[in-house]
Amino acid sequence: MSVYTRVTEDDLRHLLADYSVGELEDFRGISAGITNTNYFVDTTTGRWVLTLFEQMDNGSLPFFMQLMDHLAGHGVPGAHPLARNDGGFLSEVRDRPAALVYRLAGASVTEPQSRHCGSLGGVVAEMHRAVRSFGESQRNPRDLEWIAGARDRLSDRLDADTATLLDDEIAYQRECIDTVYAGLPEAVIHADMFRDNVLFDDERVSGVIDFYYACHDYLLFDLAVICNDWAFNDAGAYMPERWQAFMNAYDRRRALTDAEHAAWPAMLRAAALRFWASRLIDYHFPMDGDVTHIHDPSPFERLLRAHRDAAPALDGGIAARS
Ligand SMILES: Nc1ncnc2c1ncn2[C@@H]1O[C@H](COP(=O)(O)OP(=O)(O)O)[C@@H](O)[C@H]1O
Ligand SMILES: N[C@@H](CCOP(=O)(O)O)C(=O)O
Repeated sequence: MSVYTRVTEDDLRHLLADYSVGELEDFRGISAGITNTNYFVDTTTGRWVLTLFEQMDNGSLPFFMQLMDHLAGHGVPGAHPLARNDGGFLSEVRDRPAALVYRLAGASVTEPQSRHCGSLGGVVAEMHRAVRSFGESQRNPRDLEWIAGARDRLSDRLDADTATLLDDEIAYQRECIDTVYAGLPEAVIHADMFRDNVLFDDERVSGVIDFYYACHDYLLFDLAVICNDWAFNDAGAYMPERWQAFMNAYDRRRALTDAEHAAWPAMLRAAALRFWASRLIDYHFPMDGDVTHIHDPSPFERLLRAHRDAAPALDGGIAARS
């Protein structure tokens, strides 16, 4: 999207009275994004992003706020929430929970170069280290059980070939949990670090945004999400130099285990499956909104099929199918 909920000047003046950010100067809806309503808000003291949470389990919101605050406190560049005058991070706008976060400089890149990927690798490794001291946790809201439920919801929308692929991959991923994924390092991960969720200023990461799928899962899953989006184009062509640059920077700060290397082809498939399933749901069951932006599911179907034939190795080469 996406602006699902229209916010007025009056709404904002009322909201800003609870923060020490001066007076409202300007605001506008942000068309990018899928899940939440976002507005850029400028005040006399700074620039902010207002997010209205549209479809979230509200019980998770304090977790996201604490995570963003924790990472910012550990020097990981990212969106972090602004505290209200009463010390809390959450407000309410138009009956939705809402948060003001610092607006980061820079812009996302659609065609990342090796230098962008290297900078990102360093930041993701720092993030994976900083979460070791983060005490909160929540399960992945888009885990395999969610995917299996999505597949059931989609039953009468899918052709037989597509349904078979989904069923087969779900079954394979179930088997992996107690086999290839056993013992992989886990912690709180971002879980949605696509190119549009990372801003760059002069080829260096200025900040990571959109922590609203953050959850406890395999660190390797974060890397697989990144590899699928950053190192493959929509036609499915692999750009190994991007991934090598990422891994060179990442591995220097957190060396990957043998088990992670072995699990990599399966994890790339898991990440492709997760976003294929959620995009299919968004495509077949779109939410209402003023400006909506739906992602095409088909690149992830292609990627999943390609990974099932031959997935790239964690260090950037091409390995035979596992
Ligand atoms: N803290 C921020 N600083 C700068 N821009 C931001 C910030 N947060 C969000 N944005 C902008 O808003 C867009 C949508 O935000 P995002 O969090 O991805 O929404 P959604 O949760 O709906 O996907 C981003 O692509 C970016 O352009
Ligand atoms: N990155 C996902 C979309 C996740 O939703 P969003 O609200 O974070 O944009 C994808 O590309 O499918």
